[in-house]
Amino acid sequence: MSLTVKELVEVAHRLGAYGYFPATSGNLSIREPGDTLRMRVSVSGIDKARLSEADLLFVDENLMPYEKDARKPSAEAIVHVHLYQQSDAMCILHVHTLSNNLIAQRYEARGSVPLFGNELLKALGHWEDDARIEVPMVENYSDLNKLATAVAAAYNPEVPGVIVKQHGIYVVGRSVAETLRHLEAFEFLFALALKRDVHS
Ligand SMILES: CSCCC(=O)C(=O)COP(=O)(O)O
Ligand SMILES: [Zn+2]
Repeated sequence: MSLTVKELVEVAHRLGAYGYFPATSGNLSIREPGDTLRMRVSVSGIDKARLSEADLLFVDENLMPYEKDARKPSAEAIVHVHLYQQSDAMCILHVHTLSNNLIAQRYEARGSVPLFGNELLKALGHWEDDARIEVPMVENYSDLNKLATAVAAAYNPEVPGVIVKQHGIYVVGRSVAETLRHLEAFEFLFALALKRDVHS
């Protein structure tokens, strides 16, 4: 097993232990190095908390398998393709959590989620004093091509994630470890903002 694939499998187990993959939701991928867009993406419909290396299918940008497998790649693999085309990401993690759903609801009218006033903004690449970012949000289109286009269009290179309302978040990074750091920071900051709102 390559180091990166092993890392991705370990991350899946860690996120599963956090309860971030309820009811078989969520998906994960890594991009293969090189100019051609090829990725390893999770099989659709399985419990990602129990992901194994064999559950990471080899697909190209047209979602065609380049290693034979009868199983289907994630229904949302097209979102991964569009995000890879729009960014310098090498890994994408998608999770449905209580915090990312509640914060999306809280800021639905605003159309983005403001994050500010906490040290963990540094884990998202924002080291400036008084750092403040807006996490973009898109509608939860059932047409997955439309969803993929909307997520890629909303992506801001300064903010490594895009929220899908009533659904979850896509998080990107240039390595598995960086993507995990981004995801953990987002989820911490969402939980903090929700509690801060309740008590303010
Ligand atoms: C049962 S969750 C609904 C589909 C979804 O949003 C998701 O993240 C999982 O889809 P996949 O095809 O990757 O299993
Ligand atoms: Zn999903």
